[in-house]
Amino acid sequence: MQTLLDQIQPLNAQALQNALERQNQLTKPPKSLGKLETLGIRLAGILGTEKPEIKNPVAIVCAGDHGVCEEGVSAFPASVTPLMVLNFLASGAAVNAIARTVGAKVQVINAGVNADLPDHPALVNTPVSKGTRNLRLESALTRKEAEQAVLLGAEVARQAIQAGAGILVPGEMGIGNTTPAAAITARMLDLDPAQVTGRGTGISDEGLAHKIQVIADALGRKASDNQDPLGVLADLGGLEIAAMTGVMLAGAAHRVPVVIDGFIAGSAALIAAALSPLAAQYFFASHQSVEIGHIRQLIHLGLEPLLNLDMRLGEGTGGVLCVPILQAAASVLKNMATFAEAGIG
Ligand SMILES: O=C(O)c1ccc[n+]([C@@H]2O[C@H](COP(=O)([O-])O)[C@@H](O)[C@H]2O)c1
Ligand SMILES: Cc1cc2nc[nH]c2cc1C
Repeated sequence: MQTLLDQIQPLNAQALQNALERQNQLTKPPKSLGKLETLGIRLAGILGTEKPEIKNPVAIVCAGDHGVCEEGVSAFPASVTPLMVLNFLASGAAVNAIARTVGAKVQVINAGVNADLPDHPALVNTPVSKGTRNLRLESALTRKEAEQAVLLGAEVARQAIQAGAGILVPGEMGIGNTTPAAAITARMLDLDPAQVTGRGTGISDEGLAHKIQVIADALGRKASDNQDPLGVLADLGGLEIAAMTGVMLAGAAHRVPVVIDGFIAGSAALIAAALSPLAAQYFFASHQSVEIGHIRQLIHLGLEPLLNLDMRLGEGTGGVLCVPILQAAASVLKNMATFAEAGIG
C-alpha cells in the first residue's frame, strides 16, 4: 500500500504552464471555451504534455455485498447485486449501454459478492470475502480485508493501464452501499448522518429515518477516526468501495485521469484523497448525484461536477458519460490551430 501511495506525484508544472500559454494562443477569444479550458490544462498537467490526448476509456465496476442489508436499509434485496454483475457481463446494464455510445470498455471486479460467479473474460473473480459484516453492530471489515480490496482494485487498474487505458472510470454495484458511503462521508467530513444520508435506491421517509439511525449507531461505536483513512474504510467500508479506492490511487500513481462517478465513488475518493493528498489532482467529478451528501464530498475534494442530470444510479454511468467531454477538452489543446498557424491577427 505504501509503495502505491509513494508513486503518486504532483502534476507536471511545466506542462501546466505550457498548456495555459497555449490555450491563450488558440484560435478563439480568451477563455471562450470556459471550463473546457481549465479541464484541458489539468489534463496536460496529468499527462505531462501541453497536447494531451485521451484514448481507450475503461470503466472498472467494483461489486460487493453488505451485511448491513439485514437492517432493511435498501429498497432492493441484496440478491440483486450478483444478478446485476451477470447483467454487466451480458452487457445489459446502463453502464454497458452508455459505454457503448462513448467507446468505453467495461470490466468488472468481484470484490466481495455473496454468490459464486462464473468465469468470464470481463470479470476479475478474486473476492476478498462474501461481503462485509453489519457495520451497525461491528466493524464491516478487518484492516487486512480493506487493504486487500484496495490492492485488488489497484492491480486491476494497473493492468488496464498497461493494456492501454487512457482514462479510468471506477464504478460500483452493491445493494446497501449508500449506507457505508454515508457513514464514511459523515466520519471523514465530521458531519451528522442526517446531513449525508439519502434515499439510495428509493426508500420511504420512514426508511430514511431508520437508515439515519443505523448510520448513527455505526458511528456511535467510535471504532475509527478520520486521521486514519484505512481504519475508517475497514470500520464502515465496503469491499467495492475499497476496490474503487484502489482503482483511483492506481490511476493517480500512473498519471491517468480518473472520473469520479456518484455518491459511493465519492466516498471512495474521500478515502483515496486522505491517504494521498496529491491524488485528487488526478480526479474529475462527472455529475452531481441526487444523494444529498454528494455535493459535500465534492466540495471537500475541490471538484466541480460537469453535469447535473438528476442521476443516482452508480455503476460508473455518469463517469462514462463525461469521458467525451474530457476527450474534447484534451483535443482542443492538441488539435486546434494557434492564431499564428492560422494566419489570423
Ligand atoms: O451513484 C450514486 O450516487 C448512487 C446513488 C444511489 C444508489 N446508487 C446505486 O444503488 C445501490 C445502492 O443503493 P441502496 O439504496 O441499496 O443503498 C448501489 O448499487 C449503487 O450503485 C448509486
Ligand atoms: C436494478 C439495480 C441496478 C443498479 N445499478 C446500480 N445500482 C443498482 C441497483 C438496482 C436495484
